[in-house]
Amino acid sequence: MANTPKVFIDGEVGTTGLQIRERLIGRADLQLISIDPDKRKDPVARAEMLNAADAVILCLPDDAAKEAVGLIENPLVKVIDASTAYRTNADWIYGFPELDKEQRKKIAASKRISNPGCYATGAIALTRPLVSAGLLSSDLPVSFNAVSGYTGGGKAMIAEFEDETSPNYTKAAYRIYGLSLTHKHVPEIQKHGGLLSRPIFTPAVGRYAQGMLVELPLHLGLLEGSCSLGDIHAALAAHYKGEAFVEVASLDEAKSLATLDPEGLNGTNRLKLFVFGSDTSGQARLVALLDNLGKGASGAAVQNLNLALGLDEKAGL
Ligand SMILES: NC(=O)C1=CN([C@@H]2O[C@H](COP(=O)(O)OP(=O)(O)OC[C@H]3O[C@@H](n4cnc5c(N)ncnc54)[C@H](OP(=O)(O)O)[C@@H]3O)[C@@H](O)[C@H]2O)C=CC1
Ligand SMILES: CC(=O)N[C@@H](CCC(=O)OP(=O)(O)O)C(=O)O
Repeated sequence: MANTPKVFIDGEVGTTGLQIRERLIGRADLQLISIDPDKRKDPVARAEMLNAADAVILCLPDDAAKEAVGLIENPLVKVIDASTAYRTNADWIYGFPELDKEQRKKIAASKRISNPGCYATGAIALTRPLVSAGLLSSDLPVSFNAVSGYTGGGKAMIAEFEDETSPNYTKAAYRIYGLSLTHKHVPEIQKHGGLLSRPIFTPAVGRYAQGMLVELPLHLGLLEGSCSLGDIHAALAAHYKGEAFVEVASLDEAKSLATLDPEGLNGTNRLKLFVFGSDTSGQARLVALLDNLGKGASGAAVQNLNLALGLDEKAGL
């Protein structure tokens, strides 16, 4: 234990931080170091922890994440940031190991890793392989629709849905948002999805805690060549072949389903992709299913931590 790497979670008692802690606690290949709870927002105490660790995971709002990065003076510290702050910053490596053949190696070699947004994980997972395979032209305008459980909005949104004394308490069963089409995940979806044209993103949140669906509807006639559902499926299946956490449902499985439950992968670091639709109608409905707090946040952060520290990528997951 004495020589195992030290890991500090800044924001350990937040929604994402707590779930990361659960995945790390009890592991023999690393040691968690924690801040005195009374000093968890004290920059001096945080700086001490941030510089004493081999790796830190930032589970903070964007401003506090930037502040934390500024407090790090030890050049050896590896940072995994769960916030939006650095996801399109060229000096940071995007923490989606399954992005392409090189990404896993880049994460393992990097000291600055930005953990993807939950919706972005699903959207990029569907898009990038199709752009790389030449089926989806990078300048084709596309739209993503999505629904998330309310834990996606952290402690504040959990209170909105669960705490009747909260000033923003809501009884809404389902609500759409991001109405100005400026959701914070759009830039990372565009950049890492390989898209030249800014995508439209239409998110929604439902009255359930956790789990999400991200959809990419496509007109087959707008894709390159005479593209079929089988071609789309083959490109996705080839891209993710051998991946432990990303699975592409067979066309037969997709055909057998009449509905899809956003809570289907809760508690896991898995991401499952589906190709629905019909060649006859010339329309496809691609869907990514994931846990917003699993592969969409805490699971992905642990996967990136494992890679960055040279540990078993699947440990704790
Ligand atoms: N929830 C999700 O599904 C996902 C979240 N993320 C990202 O992860 C990050 C954390 O989100 P989430 O866990 O949901 O948010 P929460 O609001 O649940 O947790 C954030 C935590 O950070 C603490 N905090 C705020 N400011 C400071 C500070 N200056 N110093 C130390 N601690 C501070 C908060 O303290 P206090 O308890 O006092 O409020 C809180 O405990 C965000 O950037 C979010 O965008 C990424 C992907 C998915
Ligand atoms: C339901 C809900 O509100 N979800 C959050 C996104 C959660 C996520 O991925 O987080 P970050 O990009 O903040 O890291 C939102 O739309 O702002």
